[in-house]
Amino acid sequence: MSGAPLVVLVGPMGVGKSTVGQLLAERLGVGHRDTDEDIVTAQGRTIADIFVDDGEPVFRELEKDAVRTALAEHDGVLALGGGAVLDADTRALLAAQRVVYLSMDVEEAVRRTGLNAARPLLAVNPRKQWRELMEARRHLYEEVATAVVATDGRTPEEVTQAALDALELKTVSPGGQPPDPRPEDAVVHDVTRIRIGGTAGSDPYEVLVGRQLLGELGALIGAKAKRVAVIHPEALAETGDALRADLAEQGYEAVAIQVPNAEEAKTAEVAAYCWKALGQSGFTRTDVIVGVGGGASTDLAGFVAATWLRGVRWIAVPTTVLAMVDAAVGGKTGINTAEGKNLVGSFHPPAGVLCDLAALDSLPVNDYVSGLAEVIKAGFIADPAILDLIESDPQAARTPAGPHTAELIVRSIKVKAEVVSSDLKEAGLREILNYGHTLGHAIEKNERYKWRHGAAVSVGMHFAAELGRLAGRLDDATADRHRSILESVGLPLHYRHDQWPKLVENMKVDKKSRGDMLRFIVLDGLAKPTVLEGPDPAVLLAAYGEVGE
Ligand SMILES: NC(=O)c1ccc[n+]([C@@H]2O[C@H](COP(=O)([O-])OP(=O)(O)OC[C@H]3O[C@@H](n4cnc5c(N)ncnc54)[C@H](O)[C@@H]3O)[C@@H](O)[C@H]2O)c1
Ligand SMILES: O=C(O)C(=O)C[C@@H](O)[C@H](O)[C@H](O)COP(=O)(O)O
Repeated sequence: MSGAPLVVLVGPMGVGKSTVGQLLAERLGVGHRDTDEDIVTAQGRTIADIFVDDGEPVFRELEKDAVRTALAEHDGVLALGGGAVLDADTRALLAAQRVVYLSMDVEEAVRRTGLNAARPLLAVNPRKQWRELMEARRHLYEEVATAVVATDGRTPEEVTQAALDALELKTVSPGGQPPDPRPEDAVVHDVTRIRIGGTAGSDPYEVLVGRQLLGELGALIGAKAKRVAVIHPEALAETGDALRADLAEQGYEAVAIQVPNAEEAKTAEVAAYCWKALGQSGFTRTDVIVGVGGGASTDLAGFVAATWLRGVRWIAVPTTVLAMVDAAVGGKTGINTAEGKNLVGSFHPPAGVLCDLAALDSLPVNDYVSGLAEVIKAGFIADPAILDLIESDPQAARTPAGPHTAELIVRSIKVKAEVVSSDLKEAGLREILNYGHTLGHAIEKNERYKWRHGAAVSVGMHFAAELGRLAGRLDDATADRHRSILESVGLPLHYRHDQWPKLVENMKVDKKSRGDMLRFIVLDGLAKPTVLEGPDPAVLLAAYGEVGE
């Protein structure tokens, strides 16, 4: 391709240039290009590595060349790195271009990117550095911009539409012609794509959120696979079989492996049953597992994929809120043992995740609400806008028909994506995703896994909030907000007081424990997760005093 890009996107890191760029390209029927990706491909190193190895000036030179080349070669949508506008020559190159500056306010910027230690400029004291960066760069973005589009509180689709409106660009079909008139009953389905990984030694993959996504499965499975195993729970027998039939029509040798519903699937016996089915179907290293269902099914399917032949590709098709926002995303796979929750497992990221929102229509309300616990967790640890959306209408948040369903799911996935992209194997930062889980998992074990995961995590977050308050970390208002929001959607806050000694025993095998020391994720304030190590047993008991009934 040659000629000037149709649109150039600039703006701070984390503002969503790649996601909006992809969406804009789709809407305009043109290609998408990203100069950061060009640099990484040409150099064979991550941007973080270039910063560390060669320093920022060398990176800026590489970036200037990449921008010049892309402007000359590319005629679609072009996204530039966050600091590209710092270079005067690069700004001059942009003078004749149609440039959209995607803006966000400082608090939003801190919230979205402060977590990601992999971003080279923000590795130390992200909040302070963000403020300084934003102040220093805003006028440079404005200098090159043809249009400024604010992203705060908007979905990527809304930002895309605002950019099209601002530039008065008409969407066209891929052939360059205006789209054919649509039949009146045709429905346009927006798809949000969230990229994960690629910075911590794992292959990058995408989480797609939208409707009618199963058409994407064939492309994800790819041509190298001969066989596909669809692992699904009993509750989704029809879906599992329909998928198998569809894949067989596409030419794959497809088998459906039905497993028990919920936690009963997360056992060594069920994993062994799956291994047997794979063995009997002659499943090889180029073949692919598709895990369909709630988090229990995707945890099991991912674990089977991680262990079969020491690792085969797998694709997650989550069908519960909880699996979409959490379990199917991020590569933690595993099963339970008699001693505790998720004690055997592996980090084995999927090749892709398809979150088809239509699946949620058949989900029983209690399972739907259980998933909201992990959504609320994402709100407390990183994205308070999630809490605002739920609080604006808690009853609506309890159903897939609520006005914010897609946004809540997308925002929660983005929180997880940011974290696992920089710390896949839970060397540090990833522990924040365990907020509420130390006690939550202990309750699940105590209840022999008859409690829903989200319900147990809800009680666990209430406990973590009280612990944070008693440890002098968390302000009263934020601690109280835990109770009100969890209660407002129908999640439990309390558990049996007399079970405390057993819960303490169960918590000792939590994966965050070190030796005999219990460790908890607590909040230093809203969206400020931190680790509390070895709290005084008396403080723990006092916190449980607020939770026990
Ligand atoms: N790997 C991770 O990072 C991670 C993160 C969070 C939770 N988890 C795990 O996820 C599990 C909980 O997942 P969950 O809340 O999705 O529960 P689940 O998988 O137990 O599903 C709940 C129930 O709904 C059924 N179901 C699933 N989709 C349905 C649909 N669309 N319509 C009707 N029924 C449907 C299931 O068969 C099951 O009976 C726990 O085991 C938890 O440990 C893992
Ligand atoms: O992805 C993570 O990391 C999490 O901790 C997410 C949790 O919500 C999830 O329940 C996870 O399965 C817990 O992992 P574990 O390591 O505590 O078993």
